Amino acid sequence: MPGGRHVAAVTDADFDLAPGECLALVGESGCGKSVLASALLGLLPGNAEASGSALLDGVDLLAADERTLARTVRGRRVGLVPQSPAAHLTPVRTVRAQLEETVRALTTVRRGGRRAAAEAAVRRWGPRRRDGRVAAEAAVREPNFVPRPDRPAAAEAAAGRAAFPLDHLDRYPHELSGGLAQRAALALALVGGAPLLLADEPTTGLDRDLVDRTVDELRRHADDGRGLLLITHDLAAAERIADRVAVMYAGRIVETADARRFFGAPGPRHPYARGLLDALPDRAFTPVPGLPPELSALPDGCAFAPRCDRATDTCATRPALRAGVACHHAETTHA
Ligand SMILES: Nc1ncnc2c1ncn2[C@@H]1O[C@H](COP(=O)(O)OP(=O)(O)OP(=O)(O)O)[C@@H](O)[C@H]1O
Ligand code: NI
Repeated sequence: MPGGRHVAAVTDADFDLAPGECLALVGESGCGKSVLASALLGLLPGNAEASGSALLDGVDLLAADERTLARTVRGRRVGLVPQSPAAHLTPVRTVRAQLEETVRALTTVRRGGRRAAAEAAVRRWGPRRRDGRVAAEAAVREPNFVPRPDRPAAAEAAAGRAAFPLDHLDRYPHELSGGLAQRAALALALVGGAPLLLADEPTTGLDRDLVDRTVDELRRHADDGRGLLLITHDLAAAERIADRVAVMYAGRIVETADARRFFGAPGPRHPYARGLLDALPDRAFTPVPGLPPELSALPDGCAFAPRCDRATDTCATRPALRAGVACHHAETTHA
């Protein structure tokens, strides 16, 4: 930043995500969730510094050069539902044009690749693949398989999965509501069938039933054997589909937990995570008092201590993430 100031947007983020699994990343506004997602796609702003590694199928996303990211990672290995979809849609193209272009870009088949892709599709969906509807379905899920004339079908199938109304496909982004833009972005992210999907607030601005429908579709993406990192403020949505939860506070992951234990019994172990759940209207409806620290002036010790009713002198040293929790006074698991 100007004047040599540093913002520690994300620090020591350490987690893994298995195929078929959904990890929900939660935490209050500004804690670093979107920066973490951007880092995985090589989309950090030019002044950002990133270190460490992020391995996906043996490729280190943090070390990959721009060419590798553009040709093999974005959209192909990692799909993104961006946080502000309206800003990511191309304003001068209709949703249909953008979807079809994406299908085209992602389904350029290398020599000899089409046959292998078709065989893979048959293995997965059976020989009925020549049936139009099944082909469209296969096209969406198995990008290398899309036959040319079926690209429009693939675009429509992706729109359908994202609950985007087909009669709005010929609209321009400025003609869409926030919720429709959100669903258009989801359709674009699903179309490549990437093994890892990053969904950054994919349900903002949607009504409850659409939220459920959207996250269920995301869950299906994971159930097909892909990884899903769901960034969300919507803890009910996280509870509905996540296998595990990671709680971020002031740029750090302070707790990772099994979703069922986190939302049910015994509940979260970190005082901040307990506070997040207590703030829910259908729980205690009590907000966590105070505000998170400035990321440009983080304390040496536990960043949550100033807001924590359990804080003691030991909190002046920073707690390491051990056995899934970074707190000197965490709840024990066998409570
Ligand atoms: N280009 C940038 N320059 C300086 N600081 C930035 C930049 N981008 C993000 N930050 C800072 O990094 C921190 C993390 O931002 P990030 O967008 O990841 O938060 P978030 O958890 O996604 O929040 P929200 O839930 O509101 O989307 C914020 O304090 C933000 O101000
Ligand atoms: Ni964000």
